[in-house]
Amino acid sequence: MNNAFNHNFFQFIGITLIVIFTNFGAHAQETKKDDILYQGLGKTEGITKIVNDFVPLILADTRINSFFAKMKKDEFSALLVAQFCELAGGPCQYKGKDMYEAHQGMNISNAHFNALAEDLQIAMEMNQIPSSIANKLISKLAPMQRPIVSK
Ligand code: HEM
Repeated sequence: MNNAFNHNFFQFIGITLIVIFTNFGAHAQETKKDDILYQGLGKTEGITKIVNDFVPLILADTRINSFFAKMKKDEFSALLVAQFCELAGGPCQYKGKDMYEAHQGMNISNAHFNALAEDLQIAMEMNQIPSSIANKLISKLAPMQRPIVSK
């Protein structure tokens, strides 16, 4: 009786520990996996360089630059850095407007959206970001197309 109790008890503890450690493992892996994009972009420093190339590309792009006539370059750049850093799994917090609110009433089309995404891709190429990493950031931005595009 006592032996049976001990056996069951230790079996229970054993299984509980396996469950706990398996979860820890999965979680650690998840965190590491998410962080790969942040690392691949060169952390906050690398993301800042990309944004510093991206914004002038937007301003030179006649397909979309009219939207940005009144833009405050430094504030916009800082918001983009925080947003990309957070999306990439980095230790940042984006505190700007949500994407619907930020672009409401601007009449942005899919063509405009694709033009901006193309400029970001060029900025990443300029910073020697491997295409596998670049594509991951672009795919994180893809769900924003719906709240941003209104035309
Ligand atoms: C994935 C695509 C995009 C992302 C991640 C993005 C991100 C942002 C962010 C973070 C802001 C700042 C929000 C705030 O002020 O709190 C912003 C503002 C803005 N976005 Fe976008 N945007 C995208 C697409 C576009 C497109 C396609 C256009 C137009 C062609 C556009 C035009 C603007 C303009 C004009 C502002 C206001 C800038 C200012 O006055 O400071 N955005 N966007």
